[in-house]
Amino acid sequence: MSIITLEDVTFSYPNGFTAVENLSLSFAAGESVALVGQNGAGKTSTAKLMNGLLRPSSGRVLVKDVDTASSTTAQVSRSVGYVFQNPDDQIFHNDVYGEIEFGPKTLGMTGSELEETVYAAAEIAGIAGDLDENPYNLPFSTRKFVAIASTIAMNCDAFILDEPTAGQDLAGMKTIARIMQSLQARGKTVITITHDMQFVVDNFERVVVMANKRVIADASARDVFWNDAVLEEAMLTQPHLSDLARSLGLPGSVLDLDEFTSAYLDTDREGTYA
Ligand SMILES: Nc1ncnc2c1ncn2[C@@H]1O[C@H](COP(=O)(O)OP(=O)(O)OP(=O)(O)O)[C@@H](O)[C@H]1O
Repeated sequence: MSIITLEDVTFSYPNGFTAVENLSLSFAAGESVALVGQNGAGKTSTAKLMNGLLRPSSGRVLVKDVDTASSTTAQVSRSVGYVFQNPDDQIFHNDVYGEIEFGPKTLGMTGSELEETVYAAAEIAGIAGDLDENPYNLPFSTRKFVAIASTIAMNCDAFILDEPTAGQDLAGMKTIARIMQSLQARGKTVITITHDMQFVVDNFERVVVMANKRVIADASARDVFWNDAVLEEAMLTQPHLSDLARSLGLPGSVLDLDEFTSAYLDTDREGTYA
């Protein structure tokens, strides 16, 4: 079942600037998808179209088969949660608990159900120990997890994470990967915008590439990162191991360490590097 469908969507901002053109995409329940592309390609605009913050200038965006043009932003965002690129655009409470509680509370949740929802969301986002903190006393990277937790608490069908990897260290990256897996295991659709290509290779089967307002590829990580025309048009670089494998002339289309090692050893056995 498709949770979000974009049908030939074009969107122009009020100043007349067209940010996305003729987008057609579909995201199924339980899918985890990376959305990548150069700065200004139109990724954030696409995300905002998918959760009703923006409406298409032409074409249609369907969320669970309902046209967002005939729904309020509040209705759409109950199904599609969007975690802003900058958590400071999202956070407005002076304690983490209150921030996470706000969304489900506005949906009418109360009492122990509300409390359990807050704790569960904080647990998934790895910030259960920070519930009494003022978000602005926490580092930027942790504030991102506060924003993620407050969106998780809405129990949407789909979540869009806008550059969650920016500003994260290795531990933070692992937490994001774990959050995405946890959401997917609950049958949620997760769409993640990121500039970290190794993170993409390590975590996603499906990769949507945008360049110059359009989708130029919607394929597996291997097909994207070994397609020179796509990489060039989207100004993307190969992940480091793929790049190294290419420089060494290793066979196949290497993506990860296991593949690199086996390609290297195979080549070595043939005597190329002996
Ligand atoms: N409110 C706005 N009014 C006019 N133009 C805008 C507005 N917001 C974004 N844009 C323009 O739309 C284009 C697409 O922006 P968008 O943020 O969707 O790209 P992006 O792929 O998410 O980029 P980044 O990776 O830098 O976040 C950019 O050229 C941007 O300057």
